[in-house]
Amino acid sequence: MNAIKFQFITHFTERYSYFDSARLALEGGCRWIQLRMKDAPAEVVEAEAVRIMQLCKEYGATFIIDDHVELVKKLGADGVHLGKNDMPIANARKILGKNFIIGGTANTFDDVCMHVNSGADYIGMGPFRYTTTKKNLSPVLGLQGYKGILGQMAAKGISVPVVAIGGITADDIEDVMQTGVSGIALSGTILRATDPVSETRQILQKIDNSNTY
Ligand SMILES: Cc1ncc(COP(=O)(O)OP(=O)(O)O)c(N)n1
Ligand SMILES: Cc1ncsc1CCOP(=O)(O)O
Ligand SMILES: [Mg+2]
Repeated sequence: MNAIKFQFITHFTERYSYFDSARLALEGGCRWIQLRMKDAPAEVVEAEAVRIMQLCKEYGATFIIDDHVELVKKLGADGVHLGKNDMPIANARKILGKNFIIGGTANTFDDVCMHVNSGADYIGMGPFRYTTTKKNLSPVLGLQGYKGILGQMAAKGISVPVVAIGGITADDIEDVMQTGVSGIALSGTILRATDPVSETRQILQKIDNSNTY
C-alpha cells in the first residue's frame, strides 16, 4: 500500500466516459484507480467495472470500486472504498477477507480510530477544500485539519496510510504532502485539465518530489 501514493477517482463528465478517464490517468502513470459511479444502476457499474478492471490489469494497476462490496467480491477487484453511509468496514472485511483492500473515509480523528479498529487498510481523509465532485461534503479540513488529525494519530501510534482528498489541485500537492499524508486522491483536477495525461504526469512528479519519507 505504501508504494501507492496517487489514486485517481472517476466521476461523470460529458467529456469522457468512465473508461476513457481511467485510461487517460493510467497513460499518465497512475497505478491506482477507483471506479466511483454515484447513482448508477448496479448492472451499469458492473459492466464498467469489468472493462476498467481488465484495463488496470494491462497496466499493472490496482483497481478498487466505491461502495459496492459484493461486486468487488464477485469480480475479484482489488478492493473497495467505504464511507459513513456505506456498509460498515467490519462487515465488509467479513465478506471480503484479508486479501482485499478496504479504504474508509475519515473527517475526524474518531473516524480514523473507528476505521482502524474495523480493519481498514487505508484512510481517505477529507475534504481538503470544497468540491462539487461529492454531495453532502463533511467540513473542510484545510492544511491545519490534516496536521491536527495526523498529529493525534502519531501520538497514539496509529500508522495507517492516509490519502488526502477533496478539491486538490496540482498546486496544493507539496503543501498537502508536507502535512504527513501518505498520498493524494483526486478526480476533477485531471478531468478538467486540457491534457489529462500530462496533468497526471505532473501530479505524480509533484508527489514524488514532495516525498516526506
Ligand atoms: C479515497 C477516497 N476517500 C473518500 C471517499 C469518499 O467515500 P464516501 O464517503 O463513501 O463517499 P462517496 O465517494 O461514496 O460519495 C472516496 N470515495 N475515496
Ligand atoms: C469522493 C470524495 N470524497 C471526499 S471529496 C471527494 C471528491 C474528490 O474529487 P475532486 O478531486 O474532484 O474534488
Ligand atoms: Mg461511499
